[in-house]
Amino acid sequence: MKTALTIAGSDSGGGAGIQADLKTFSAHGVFGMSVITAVTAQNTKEVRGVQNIDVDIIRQQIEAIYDDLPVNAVKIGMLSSVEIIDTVSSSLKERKSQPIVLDPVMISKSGHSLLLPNAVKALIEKLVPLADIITPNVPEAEELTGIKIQTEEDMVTACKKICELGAANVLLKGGHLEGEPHDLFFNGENIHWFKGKRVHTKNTHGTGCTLSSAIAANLAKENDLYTAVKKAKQYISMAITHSLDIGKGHGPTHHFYELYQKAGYQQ
Ligand SMILES: Nc1ncnc2c1ncn2[C@@H]1O[C@H](COP(=O)(O)OP(=O)(O)OP(=O)(O)O)[C@@H](O)[C@H]1O
Ligand SMILES: Cc1ncc(CO)c(N)n1
Repeated sequence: MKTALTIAGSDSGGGAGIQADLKTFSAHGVFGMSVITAVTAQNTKEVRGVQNIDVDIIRQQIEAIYDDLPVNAVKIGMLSSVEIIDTVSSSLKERKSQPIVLDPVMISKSGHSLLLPNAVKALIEKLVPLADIITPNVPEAEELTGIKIQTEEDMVTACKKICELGAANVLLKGGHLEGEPHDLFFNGENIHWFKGKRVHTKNTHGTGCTLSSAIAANLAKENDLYTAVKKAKQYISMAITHSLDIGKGHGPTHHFYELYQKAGYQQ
């Protein structure tokens, strides 16, 4: 069985973060492992509190996994401070052989900051060069590049700038723009639009986490990057189509394996 590791924050509400990642791995038939970087007190409406995990125990979690278990792909999510970014970057650098998907989590759907403002520079310098692909949403790409993104042309300009920052590949998610949710993939040379159809729902908590962990799961299963992204886009479209109307805020995406099999999702 293939394996994937998520290095991310815990969402007590179960819709985003580590919880969404592990559910996504399972739905893909991939064995999931986790390094928890922060615990959030969170539900579908709000983030009430954040406790960062001590960097020593973050390093120990990474070492405990790599000293014993195979890791076929890594997904990185919420890393909120410069110290945590440094720790994850240096630990992974010693071990890197498998593909890394970097979701540069900055703000929750409910509007809570999940990355300290002074940590953006560390993220660019220490994590972007390690990653095989980075998956910002529109506000995150604006923060990384300083470019205001309002149109698909702006998305192309921002993607090119993110590659200039050292990213090998970029998937810029268009979900935050008006109209259909088209995502832009740029490999440093060519652009490709992964087109979506907007599902009119408020239940989109954890969509970014789900998409990036679906890419990691598909990479773990030895798909090439383009195919992994294509399948992940198919997966997130389905996970949003069947998202759950639970909680009073943004409900979570849906991850049940049987549902995807019925819908014909090709793993
Ligand atoms: N309403 C929608 N219908 C269909 N696809 C959507 C919708 N909203 C977002 N998407 C798609 O879902 C994926 C995740 O994009 P999104 O921009 O929502 O991520 P995000 O903002 O990082 O999510 P979060 O921070 O809540 O985890 C992208 O492929 C995007 O195009
Ligand atoms: C722990 C965590 N990671 C990521 C997100 C992004 O939505 C979130 N809301 N919570």
